[in-house]
Amino acid sequence: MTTKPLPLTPELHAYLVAHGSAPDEIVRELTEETRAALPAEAGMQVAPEQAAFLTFLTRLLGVRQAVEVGTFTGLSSLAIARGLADGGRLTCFDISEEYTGIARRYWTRAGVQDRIELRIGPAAETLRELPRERHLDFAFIDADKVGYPVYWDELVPRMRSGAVIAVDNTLRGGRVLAPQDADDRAIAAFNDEVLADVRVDVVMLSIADGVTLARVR
Ligand SMILES: C[S@@+](CC[C@H](N)C(=O)[O-])C[C@H]1O[C@@H](n2cnc3c(N)ncnc32)[C@H](O)[C@@H]1O
Repeated sequence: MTTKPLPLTPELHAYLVAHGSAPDEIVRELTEETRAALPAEAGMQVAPEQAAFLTFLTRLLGVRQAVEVGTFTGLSSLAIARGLADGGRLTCFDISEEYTGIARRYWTRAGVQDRIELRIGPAAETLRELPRERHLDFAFIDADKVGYPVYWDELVPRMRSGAVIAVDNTLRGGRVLAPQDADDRAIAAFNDEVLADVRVDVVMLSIADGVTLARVR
């Protein structure tokens, strides 16, 4: 049994990325446009290999009802929408018309716009408008970090048994070990809360900036 962690050097990361399915032209152009139009914010976008993982996971789970909290220019939502089962739907939550204006264009280009509904507003409020029954198969949380506990509390009771919640940035560049700002502290506390939540089984993956997968019991 190997218990020694593998250091992910830049070379090994490049190898890993090169040996997964390559991003298509739409993903490449969305990434390039985001970097050009929003250089200061582009780092918020999920990594291309993470997008591929989201499509893989969504397809594997046969997701029909999905939610995303934190859409930005649309890479993760595009990835989730591409993995949905026939007739599947994704509801996206964000506060920015500007960022999601770019997302809408790429959804249309990829032909997934009919599967996606976008709701603009603070997600702590807009998530409450979702039906209160257990109807969701998949959720992806990637908005403001201090809001994660609220989004978690709104989503868990709405997930079907066996559904999965994926949460982004749960390693915070390694700073969960020694938090340096309010966002780091919020994620460190959130990770502890998730671990103690008896409604879910949890694994943390070291993809990109850390992705937690929680399977709802
Ligand atoms: C890290 S980015 C999301 C990146 C996206 N998942 C992607 O792959 O491109 C965070 C997003 O959360 C949104 N956001 C921030 N605070 C929010 C809030 N209170 N409610 C809803 N969305 C919020 C921001 O507008 C931003 O688009």
